[in-house]
Amino acid sequence: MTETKFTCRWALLGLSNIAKTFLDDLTIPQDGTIQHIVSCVSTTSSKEKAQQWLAERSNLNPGGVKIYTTFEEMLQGGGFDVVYISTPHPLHYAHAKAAIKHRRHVLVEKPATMNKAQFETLSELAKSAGVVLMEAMWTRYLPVVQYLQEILPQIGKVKRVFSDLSVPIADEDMPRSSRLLDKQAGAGAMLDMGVYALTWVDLAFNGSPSTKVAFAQTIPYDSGKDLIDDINTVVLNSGEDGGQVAIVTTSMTLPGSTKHSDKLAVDKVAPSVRIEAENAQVSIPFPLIRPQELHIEWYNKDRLNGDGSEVRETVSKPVERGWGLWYQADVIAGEVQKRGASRGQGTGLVIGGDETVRVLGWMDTARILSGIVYDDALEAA
Ligand SMILES: NC(=O)C1=CN([C@@H]2O[C@H](COP(=O)(O)OP(=O)(O)OC[C@H]3O[C@@H](n4cnc5c(N)ncnc54)[C@H](OP(=O)(O)O)[C@@H]3O)[C@@H](O)[C@H]2O)C=CC1
Ligand SMILES: O=C1OC[C@@H](O)[C@H](O)[C@H]1O
Repeated sequence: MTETKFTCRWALLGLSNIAKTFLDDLTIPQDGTIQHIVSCVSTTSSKEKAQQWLAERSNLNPGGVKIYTTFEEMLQGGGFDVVYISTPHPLHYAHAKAAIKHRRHVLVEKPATMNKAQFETLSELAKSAGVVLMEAMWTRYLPVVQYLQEILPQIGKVKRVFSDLSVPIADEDMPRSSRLLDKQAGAGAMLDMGVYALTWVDLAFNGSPSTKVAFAQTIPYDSGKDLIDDINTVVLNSGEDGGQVAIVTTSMTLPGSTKHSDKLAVDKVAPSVRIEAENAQVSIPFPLIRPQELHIEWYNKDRLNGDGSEVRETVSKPVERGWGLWYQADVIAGEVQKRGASRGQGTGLVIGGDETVRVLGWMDTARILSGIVYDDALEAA
Protein backbone atom coordinates (compact mmCIF):
# COMPACT_ATOMS: atom_id res chain seq x y z
CA MET A 1 0.00 0.00 0.00
CA THR A 2 1.40 3.41 -0.89
CA GLU A 3 1.39 5.97 1.87
CA THR A 4 0.07 9.41 0.95
CA LYS A 5 2.51 12.22 1.51
CA PHE A 6 1.27 15.26 3.40
CA THR A 7 2.53 18.54 2.00
CA CYS A 8 2.87 21.22 4.65
CA ARG A 9 2.85 24.71 3.15
CA TRP A 10 4.85 27.32 5.04
CA ALA A 11 4.69 31.08 5.27
CA LEU A 12 7.84 32.77 6.55
CA LEU A 13 7.72 36.01 8.50
CA GLY A 14 11.17 37.61 8.34
CA LEU A 15 14.02 36.80 5.96
CA SER A 16 16.31 36.37 8.94
CA ASN A 17 19.58 34.50 9.24
CA ILE A 18 17.91 31.55 10.87
CA ALA A 19 15.14 31.52 8.25
CA LYS A 20 17.82 30.65 5.65
CA THR A 21 18.84 27.54 7.57
CA PHE A 22 15.23 26.68 8.31
CA LEU A 23 14.18 27.01 4.71
CA ASP A 24 17.17 25.01 3.47
CA ASP A 25 16.36 22.27 5.97
CA LEU A 26 12.67 22.18 5.10
CA THR A 27 13.23 21.79 1.42
CA ILE A 28 15.82 18.98 1.40
CA PRO A 29 14.10 16.23 -0.61
CA GLN A 30 13.12 13.35 1.68
CA ASP A 31 11.43 9.96 1.66
CA GLY A 32 9.20 10.44 4.72
CA THR A 33 5.44 10.89 4.81
CA ILE A 34 5.68 14.66 5.24
CA GLN A 35 7.09 17.09 2.75
CA HIS A 36 7.41 20.82 3.19
CA ILE A 37 7.13 23.64 0.73
CA VAL A 38 7.48 27.37 1.22
CA SER A 39 4.45 29.12 -0.26
CA CYS A 40 5.05 32.71 0.76
CA VAL A 41 7.25 35.08 2.68
CA SER A 42 6.68 38.44 4.27
CA THR A 43 9.46 40.98 4.59
CA THR A 44 9.93 44.57 5.69
CA SER A 45 12.51 44.96 2.98
CA SER A 46 11.89 45.26 -0.79
CA LYS A 47 10.46 42.61 -3.13
CA GLU A 48 13.74 42.74 -5.09
CA LYS A 49 15.78 41.95 -2.00
CA ALA A 50 13.41 39.13 -1.14
CA GLN A 51 13.70 37.72 -4.67
CA GLN A 52 17.46 37.77 -4.35
CA TRP A 53 17.28 36.12 -0.91
CA LEU A 54 15.06 33.39 -2.33
CA ALA A 55 17.22 32.96 -5.43
CA GLU A 56 20.12 31.97 -3.17
CA ARG A 57 18.15 29.03 -1.79
CA SER A 58 17.91 25.70 -3.59
CA ASN A 59 15.03 23.18 -3.76
CA LEU A 60 12.38 25.87 -3.51
CA ASN A 61 8.74 25.30 -4.33
CA PRO A 62 8.70 25.01 -8.14
CA GLY A 63 5.40 26.93 -8.28
CA GLY A 64 7.20 29.96 -6.90
CA VAL A 65 7.08 31.74 -3.59
CA LYS A 66 4.73 34.67 -3.15
CA ILE A 67 6.36 37.75 -1.64
CA TYR A 68 4.43 40.10 0.65
CA THR A 69 5.71 43.31 2.14
CA THR A 70 3.20 43.33 4.99
CA PHE A 71 2.51 40.53 7.43
CA GLU A 72 -1.17 41.40 7.59
CA GLU A 73 -1.59 40.88 3.83
CA MET A 74 0.17 37.54 4.01
CA LEU A 75 -2.05 36.42 6.87
CA GLN A 76 -5.15 37.44 4.93
CA GLY A 77 -3.87 35.99 1.66
CA GLY A 78 -3.57 32.46 3.03
CA GLY A 79 -2.54 29.53 0.86
CA PHE A 80 -0.30 28.14 3.61
CA ASP A 81 -0.60 25.89 6.66
CA VAL A 82 1.91 27.20 9.19
CA VAL A 83 3.59 30.54 9.68
CA TYR A 84 7.20 30.49 10.87
CA ILE A 85 8.09 33.63 12.84
CA SER A 86 11.78 34.49 13.04
CA THR A 87 11.77 38.17 13.88
CA PRO A 88 13.76 39.50 16.89
CA HIS A 89 12.33 38.18 20.16
CA PRO A 90 10.45 41.30 21.36
CA LEU A 91 8.31 41.06 18.20
CA HIS A 92 7.35 37.41 18.62
CA TYR A 93 4.39 38.14 20.88
CA ALA A 94 2.67 40.65 18.57
CA HIS A 95 3.46 38.62 15.45
CA ALA A 96 2.23 35.33 16.90
CA LYS A 97 -0.88 37.06 18.24
CA ALA A 98 -1.70 38.48 14.81
CA ALA A 99 -1.24 35.07 13.18
CA ILE A 100 -3.45 33.34 15.75
CA LYS A 101 -6.11 36.04 15.28
CA HIS A 102 -6.20 35.00 11.62
CA ARG A 103 -6.52 31.36 12.74
CA ARG A 104 -3.11 30.38 11.47
CA HIS A 105 -0.91 27.66 12.97
CA VAL A 106 2.32 29.13 14.35
CA LEU A 107 5.91 28.01 14.85
CA VAL A 108 7.67 30.85 16.65
CA GLU A 109 11.42 31.09 17.18
CA LYS A 110 13.03 30.83 20.60
CA PRO A 111 12.55 32.40 23.05
CA ALA A 112 8.86 32.18 22.14
CA THR A 113 8.19 35.44 23.95
CA MET A 114 9.96 37.88 26.26
CA ASN A 115 8.34 36.39 29.35
CA LYS A 116 6.00 33.71 30.68
CA ALA A 117 2.92 35.95 30.83
CA GLN A 118 3.12 36.71 27.10
CA PHE A 119 3.33 33.03 26.24
CA GLU A 120 0.44 32.16 28.51
CA THR A 121 -1.68 34.73 26.71
CA LEU A 122 -0.71 33.28 23.32
CA SER A 123 -1.50 29.75 24.54
CA GLU A 124 -4.98 30.77 25.64
CA LEU A 125 -5.58 32.53 22.32
CA ALA A 126 -4.32 29.52 20.32
CA LYS A 127 -6.57 27.17 22.26
CA SER A 128 -9.65 29.26 21.74
CA ALA A 129 -8.83 29.87 18.06
CA GLY A 130 -8.38 26.11 17.55
CA VAL A 131 -4.87 26.42 16.12
CA VAL A 132 -1.50 24.84 16.85
CA LEU A 133 1.21 26.92 18.52
CA MET A 134 4.78 25.77 19.10
CA GLU A 135 8.06 27.34 20.21
CA ALA A 136 10.89 26.45 17.82
CA MET A 137 12.94 24.79 20.57
CA TRP A 138 14.32 22.47 17.91
CA THR A 139 16.94 20.84 20.18
CA ARG A 140 14.19 18.97 22.04
CA TYR A 141 13.26 17.05 18.89
CA LEU A 142 16.75 15.86 17.89
CA PRO A 143 17.42 12.10 18.00
CA VAL A 144 19.99 12.23 20.79
CA VAL A 145 17.61 14.15 23.02
CA GLN A 146 14.82 11.69 22.35
CA TYR A 147 17.28 8.95 23.33
CA LEU A 148 18.22 10.71 26.57
CA GLN A 149 14.56 10.87 27.50
CA GLU A 150 14.29 7.11 26.94
CA ILE A 151 17.22 6.30 29.25
CA LEU A 152 16.35 8.74 32.04
CA PRO A 153 14.67 6.01 34.13
CA GLN A 154 17.82 3.87 33.85
CA ILE A 155 20.26 6.54 35.00
CA GLY A 156 18.22 6.99 38.18
CA LYS A 157 17.45 10.12 40.15
CA VAL A 158 19.33 13.11 38.77
CA LYS A 159 21.19 14.87 41.59
CA ARG A 160 23.15 17.59 39.81
CA VAL A 161 23.22 19.20 36.34
CA PHE A 162 25.77 21.55 34.78
CA SER A 163 24.59 23.21 31.59
CA ASP A 164 26.52 25.84 29.66
CA LEU A 165 25.96 27.66 26.40
CA SER A 166 28.77 30.07 25.71
CA VAL A 167 29.31 31.10 22.11
CA PRO A 168 31.13 34.31 21.16
CA ILE A 169 28.34 35.76 19.05
CA ALA A 170 28.87 39.38 20.12
CA ASP A 171 31.88 41.51 19.30
CA GLU A 172 32.79 45.10 18.58
CA ASP A 173 33.03 44.53 14.79
CA MET A 174 29.29 43.90 14.50
CA PRO A 175 26.92 46.65 13.41
CA ARG A 176 25.46 48.36 16.50
CA SER A 177 21.99 47.71 15.07
CA SER A 178 22.45 43.91 15.31
CA ARG A 179 19.73 42.27 17.38
CA LEU A 180 22.58 40.80 19.45
CA LEU A 181 23.75 44.22 20.62
CA ASP A 182 20.53 46.22 20.71
CA LYS A 183 18.42 45.87 23.86
CA GLN A 184 15.32 47.16 22.06
CA ALA A 185 15.72 44.09 19.82
CA GLY A 186 15.96 41.85 22.90
CA ALA A 187 19.77 41.55 23.11
CA GLY A 188 21.14 39.53 26.00
CA ALA A 189 22.55 36.08 26.63
CA MET A 190 19.80 35.00 29.03
CA LEU A 191 17.00 35.14 26.47
CA ASP A 192 19.12 34.15 23.47
CA MET A 193 21.18 31.33 24.98
CA GLY A 194 19.89 30.73 28.51
CA VAL A 195 16.70 29.42 26.92
CA TYR A 196 18.66 26.44 25.56
CA ALA A 197 20.82 25.84 28.63
CA LEU A 198 17.71 25.90 30.84
CA THR A 199 15.89 23.58 28.45
CA TRP A 200 18.57 20.99 29.26
CA VAL A 201 17.80 21.38 32.95
CA ASP A 202 14.16 20.76 32.19
CA LEU A 203 15.10 17.68 30.18
CA ALA A 204 17.41 16.32 32.89
CA PHE A 205 14.81 16.89 35.63
CA ASN A 206 12.20 15.31 33.37
CA GLY A 207 9.91 18.32 33.44
CA SER A 208 9.67 18.41 37.23
CA PRO A 209 7.25 21.18 38.23
CA SER A 210 9.15 21.60 41.52
CA THR A 211 12.22 23.15 39.84
CA LYS A 212 12.81 26.72 41.04
CA VAL A 213 15.48 29.38 40.51
CA ALA A 214 17.43 29.97 43.75
CA PHE A 215 20.17 32.32 42.58
CA ALA A 216 21.08 34.35 39.50
CA GLN A 217 23.86 36.76 38.68
CA THR A 218 24.97 38.56 35.54
CA ILE A 219 28.21 40.17 34.42
CA PRO A 220 27.14 42.50 31.59
CA TYR A 221 28.86 43.30 28.32
CA ASP A 222 29.11 46.89 27.15
CA SER A 223 28.02 46.77 23.52
CA GLY A 224 28.92 50.43 23.05
CA LYS A 225 25.20 51.07 22.85
CA ASP A 226 23.74 49.15 25.77
CA LEU A 227 24.85 47.14 28.77
CA ILE A 228 23.62 43.67 27.94
CA ASP A 229 23.59 40.56 30.08
CA ASP A 230 26.42 38.26 29.11
CA ILE A 231 28.15 36.01 31.66
CA ASN A 232 25.11 34.66 33.48
CA THR A 233 25.01 32.12 36.29
CA VAL A 234 21.71 30.63 37.39
CA VAL A 235 21.30 28.06 40.16
CA LEU A 236 18.10 26.02 40.34
CA ASN A 237 16.83 23.56 42.95
CA SER A 238 14.46 20.75 42.23
CA GLY A 239 12.76 17.82 43.94
CA GLU A 240 10.26 17.80 46.81
CA ASP A 241 13.16 18.00 49.29
CA GLY A 242 15.20 20.38 47.10
CA GLY A 243 17.72 17.56 46.76
CA GLN A 244 18.51 18.23 43.10
CA VAL A 245 20.56 21.17 41.86
CA ALA A 246 21.39 22.68 38.47
CA ILE A 247 24.05 25.23 37.62
CA VAL A 248 23.47 27.03 34.35
CA THR A 249 25.89 29.39 32.65
CA THR A 250 25.86 31.45 29.45
CA SER A 251 28.04 33.90 27.64
CA MET A 252 27.98 35.69 24.32
CA THR A 253 31.62 36.84 24.59
CA LEU A 254 33.52 33.86 26.07
CA PRO A 255 35.75 32.33 24.83
CA GLY A 256 36.90 35.46 23.05
CA SER A 257 39.37 33.77 20.71
CA THR A 258 36.88 31.84 18.61
CA LYS A 259 35.54 33.56 15.49
CA HIS A 260 31.78 33.86 15.17
CA SER A 261 31.65 32.02 11.83
CA ASP A 262 33.26 28.94 13.36
CA LYS A 263 31.36 29.20 16.57
CA LEU A 264 29.40 25.99 16.41
CA ALA A 265 32.09 23.86 14.78
CA VAL A 266 34.55 24.09 17.64
CA ASP A 267 35.65 20.79 19.12
CA LYS A 268 35.62 21.65 22.81
CA VAL A 269 37.06 19.36 25.45
CA ALA A 270 34.68 20.34 28.23
CA PRO A 271 31.15 18.98 27.90
CA SER A 272 28.28 21.43 27.49
CA VAL A 273 25.96 19.46 29.74
CA ARG A 274 26.81 17.09 32.58
CA ILE A 275 24.00 15.18 34.24
CA GLU A 276 25.00 13.39 37.43
CA ALA A 277 22.48 10.79 38.48
CA GLU A 278 22.31 7.86 40.91
CA ASN A 279 23.45 5.22 38.43
CA ALA A 280 25.33 7.14 35.78
CA GLN A 281 26.76 10.41 34.58
CA VAL A 282 25.80 11.65 31.11
CA SER A 283 27.90 14.22 29.25
CA ILE A 284 26.75 16.08 26.17
CA PRO A 285 29.49 17.65 24.02
CA PHE A 286 29.36 21.22 22.66
CA PRO A 287 27.20 22.65 21.23
CA LEU A 288 24.19 21.81 23.36
CA ILE A 289 21.87 23.35 20.80
CA ARG A 290 22.68 20.55 18.31
CA PRO A 291 23.91 17.50 20.20
CA GLN A 292 24.73 14.42 18.17
CA GLU A 293 26.18 12.09 20.78
CA LEU A 294 26.23 11.48 24.46
CA HIS A 295 28.77 9.85 26.75
CA ILE A 296 27.55 7.73 29.62
CA GLU A 297 29.61 6.47 32.56
CA TRP A 298 27.65 3.82 34.39
CA TYR A 299 28.71 3.49 38.01
CA ASN A 300 25.90 1.52 39.61
CA LYS A 301 27.27 -1.62 41.31
CA ASP A 302 25.50 -4.22 39.13
CA ARG A 303 26.81 -2.66 35.94
CA LEU A 304 30.54 -2.21 36.67
CA ASN A 305 33.30 -3.88 34.62
CA GLY A 306 34.83 -7.09 36.02
CA ASP A 307 37.70 -5.08 37.53
CA GLY A 308 35.26 -2.76 39.28
CA SER A 309 35.79 0.16 36.88
CA GLU A 310 32.96 2.22 35.42
CA VAL A 311 31.40 1.18 32.13
CA ARG A 312 31.86 3.89 29.50
CA GLU A 313 29.46 4.13 26.59
CA THR A 314 29.28 6.59 23.69
CA VAL A 315 25.93 6.80 21.97
CA SER A 316 25.95 8.45 18.58
CA LYS A 317 22.67 9.76 17.13
CA PRO A 318 23.62 12.12 14.31
CA VAL A 319 21.21 14.60 12.81
CA GLU A 320 19.92 12.73 9.76
CA ARG A 321 20.01 15.58 7.29
CA GLY A 322 20.75 19.27 7.13
CA TRP A 323 21.13 21.29 10.29
CA GLY A 324 18.21 19.55 12.01
CA LEU A 325 15.61 22.31 12.20
CA TRP A 326 13.23 20.12 10.20
CA TYR A 327 12.52 17.71 13.08
CA GLN A 328 10.41 20.33 14.85
CA ALA A 329 8.79 21.23 11.51
CA ASP A 330 7.73 17.60 11.07
CA VAL A 331 6.20 17.61 14.55
CA ILE A 332 3.98 20.63 13.95
CA ALA A 333 3.19 19.48 10.39
CA GLY A 334 2.04 16.12 11.79
CA GLU A 335 -0.44 17.91 14.07
CA VAL A 336 -1.63 20.11 11.21
CA GLN A 337 -2.12 17.02 9.06
CA LYS A 338 -4.33 15.44 11.75
CA ARG A 339 -6.55 18.51 11.62
CA GLY A 340 -7.08 18.13 7.88
CA ALA A 341 -8.36 21.06 5.90
CA SER A 342 -10.30 22.57 8.80
CA ARG A 343 -8.42 25.63 9.92
CA GLY A 344 -9.26 26.92 13.37
CA GLN A 345 -12.15 24.51 13.80
CA GLY A 346 -10.42 21.82 15.83
CA THR A 347 -9.15 21.88 19.37
CA GLY A 348 -6.30 24.28 19.87
CA LEU A 349 -2.98 22.80 20.86
CA VAL A 350 0.28 24.15 22.27
CA ILE A 351 3.07 21.71 21.46
CA GLY A 352 5.64 21.66 24.27
CA GLY A 353 3.64 24.39 26.00
CA ASP A 354 4.38 23.29 29.58
CA GLU A 355 8.08 23.13 28.79
CA THR A 356 8.07 26.60 27.24
CA VAL A 357 6.19 28.04 30.23
CA ARG A 358 8.59 26.48 32.75
CA VAL A 359 11.71 27.78 31.01
CA LEU A 360 10.26 31.27 30.45
CA GLY A 361 9.23 31.35 34.12
CA TRP A 362 12.78 30.51 35.22
CA MET A 363 14.16 33.23 32.97
CA ASP A 364 11.67 35.73 34.47
CA THR A 365 12.94 34.93 37.98
CA ALA A 366 16.60 34.82 36.96
CA ARG A 367 16.22 38.21 35.30
CA ILE A 368 14.65 39.72 38.42
CA LEU A 369 17.41 38.32 40.66
CA SER A 370 20.20 39.50 38.39
CA GLY A 371 18.68 42.83 37.39
CA ILE A 372 18.18 42.19 33.66
CA VAL A 373 15.56 44.72 32.62
CA TYR A 374 13.92 45.56 29.27
CA ASP A 375 11.56 48.42 28.47
CA ASP A 376 8.06 47.73 29.77
CA ALA A 377 6.71 48.07 26.23
CA LEU A 378 8.65 44.94 25.22
CA GLU A 379 7.25 42.93 28.10
CA ALA A 380 3.55 43.82 27.94
CA ALA A 381 1.19 40.87 27.81
N1 LIG B 1 16.73 28.11 16.24
C1 LIG B 1 17.94 28.62 16.12
O1 LIG B 1 18.95 27.91 16.02
C2 LIG B 1 18.10 30.10 16.07
C3 LIG B 1 17.06 30.92 16.45
N2 LIG B 1 17.19 32.26 16.41
C4 LIG B 1 16.05 33.09 16.82
O2 LIG B 1 15.43 33.60 15.66
C5 LIG B 1 15.08 34.98 15.82
C6 LIG B 1 15.77 35.77 14.71
O3 LIG B 1 17.17 35.70 14.87
P1 LIG B 1 18.18 36.02 13.62
O4 LIG B 1 17.96 35.06 12.55
O5 LIG B 1 19.51 36.15 14.20
O6 LIG B 1 17.64 37.46 13.25
P2 LIG B 1 18.08 38.46 12.10
O7 LIG B 1 18.49 39.71 12.76
O8 LIG B 1 18.98 37.79 11.13
O9 LIG B 1 16.70 38.67 11.33
C7 LIG B 1 15.54 39.14 11.94
C8 LIG B 1 14.57 39.52 10.82
O10 LIG B 1 13.36 39.96 11.39
C9 LIG B 1 12.73 40.85 10.49
N3 LIG B 1 12.34 42.05 11.22
C10 LIG B 1 13.13 42.87 11.93
N4 LIG B 1 12.41 43.87 12.44
C11 LIG B 1 11.13 43.67 12.04
C12 LIG B 1 9.91 44.37 12.25
N5 LIG B 1 9.85 45.50 12.97
N6 LIG B 1 8.78 43.86 11.70
C13 LIG B 1 8.81 42.73 10.96
N7 LIG B 1 9.94 42.05 10.72
C14 LIG B 1 11.09 42.50 11.26
C15 LIG B 1 13.75 41.21 9.40
O11 LIG B 1 13.40 40.46 8.24
P3 LIG B 1 13.01 41.25 6.90
O12 LIG B 1 14.21 42.08 6.58
O13 LIG B 1 12.75 40.18 5.94
O14 LIG B 1 11.81 42.06 7.25
C16 LIG B 1 15.06 40.67 9.94
O15 LIG B 1 15.91 40.22 8.93
C17 LIG B 1 15.50 35.36 17.23
O16 LIG B 1 14.38 35.33 18.07
C18 LIG B 1 16.51 34.29 17.63
O17 LIG B 1 16.49 33.99 19.00
C19 LIG B 1 18.32 32.83 15.92
C20 LIG B 1 19.39 32.06 15.54
C21 LIG B 1 19.37 30.64 15.63
O1 LIG C 1 19.58 30.08 18.62
C1 LIG C 1 20.74 30.39 18.61
O2 LIG C 1 21.69 29.45 18.45
C2 LIG C 1 23.01 29.76 18.13
C3 LIG C 1 23.45 31.07 18.71
O3 LIG C 1 24.71 31.40 18.18
C4 LIG C 1 22.44 32.13 18.40
O4 LIG C 1 22.77 33.36 18.92
C5 LIG C 1 21.13 31.77 18.95
O5 LIG C 1 20.14 32.71 18.63
